[in-house]
Amino acid sequence: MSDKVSVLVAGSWGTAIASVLAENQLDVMLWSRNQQQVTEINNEHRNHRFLGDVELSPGIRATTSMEEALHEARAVFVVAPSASMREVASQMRPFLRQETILVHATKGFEAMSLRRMSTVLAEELPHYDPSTIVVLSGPSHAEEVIKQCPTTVVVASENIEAAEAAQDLLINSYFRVYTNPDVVGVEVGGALKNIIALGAGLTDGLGYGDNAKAALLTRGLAEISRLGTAMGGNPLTFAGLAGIGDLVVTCTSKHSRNWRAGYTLAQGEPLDSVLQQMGMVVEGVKTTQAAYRLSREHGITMPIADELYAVLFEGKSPKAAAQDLMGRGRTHEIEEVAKPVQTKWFG
Ligand SMILES: NC(=O)C1=CN([C@@H]2O[C@H](COP(=O)(O)OP(=O)(O)OC[C@H]3O[C@@H](n4cnc5c(N)ncnc54)[C@H](OP(=O)(O)O)[C@@H]3O)[C@@H](O)[C@H]2O)C=CC1
Ligand SMILES: O=C(CO)COP(=O)(O)O
Repeated sequence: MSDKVSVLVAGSWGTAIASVLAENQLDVMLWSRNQQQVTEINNEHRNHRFLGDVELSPGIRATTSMEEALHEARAVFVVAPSASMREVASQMRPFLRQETILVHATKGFEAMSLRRMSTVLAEELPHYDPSTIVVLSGPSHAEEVIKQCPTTVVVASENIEAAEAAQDLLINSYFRVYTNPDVVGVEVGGALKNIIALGAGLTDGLGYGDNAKAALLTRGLAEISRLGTAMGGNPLTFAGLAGIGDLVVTCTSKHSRNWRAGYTLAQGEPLDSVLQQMGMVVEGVKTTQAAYRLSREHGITMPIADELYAVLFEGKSPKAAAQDLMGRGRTHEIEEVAKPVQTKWFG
């Protein structure tokens, strides 16, 4: 079998995944729509805009040709922002074969349709068996993975062999990969933690301290678990790498784009200008809109996500949002978290 693997889009996370694969002696092709970036990666072995001066493996070759990227690839890793997933998937359609392992590492929903990313891929790639799609998630900032800092992630697929095939390609001494059959839970956990990370940035920006941050993470996880379980995820997934693991790293790391966006918003900067300054995708903003609609569709209470929606899109002040969260009617901790829901995980 060919040792060629492809990574689609050369943003920060795509480039870091390409580096893990190159470290594993695979023949890596990185696809970008940007010719200048392709030239920089091939000639200087750098992706300066996204990863600064970090030197990339010369084993990574870049191309703007989707046909070249997918030709005889053993696996393809799609790492587009959620807003571009459908467009990138449609470009893959003529060239993707069923024998190729298909993995995505995107954390978000499609804004209008509220589809999860594996559903968008399945819709755009109707000739490909959707049960073999793999999702990669977990606490993994590109800036640390590229420096080979110890990192753990999870790969989820309904088809355990597909998940194990992705695990084999990625695992090494600094990148430990677990498998999980719960595609829904892993996708929903990875997407929703970005909302709470925006909230954590706001909390830190307002100087509210560690108690408030711990409260936000804990009650945020309750909201993620409630919606994720209602959408069909396994409640235990939210106690794992794609749940609490990713929530902790995104809410506490200086690398997090979502945390930084929240922190800057707390300084009074308007949302448009915050996003412009960031220069990288901040998935949590669109995911807040998605969660607002999904929570109503599924009849789930998500007070933190609702307050964040009001701050981002209705001009509410972060301080007023925090006051309203603290002033909510009294409630019971555990009942709210563990509302019994019938799922395939527990019957
Ligand atoms: N960064 C991280 O540490 C992690 C990110 N993720 C997730 O990975 C996904 C990607 O994020 P990240 O790598 O950070 O994003 P970045 O902002 O670093 O990069 C986005 C990349 O997507 C490209 N792109 C955008 N739209 C299109 C399109 N229509 N066609 C082709 N290329 C396109 C951009 O190209 P161009 O420059 O030409 O616009 C750019 O290369 C997100 O869902 C994020 O949540 C997950 C784990 C870690
Ligand atoms: O998902 C991530 C880390 O696991 C990256 O989060 P940010 O997009 O907030 O940087």
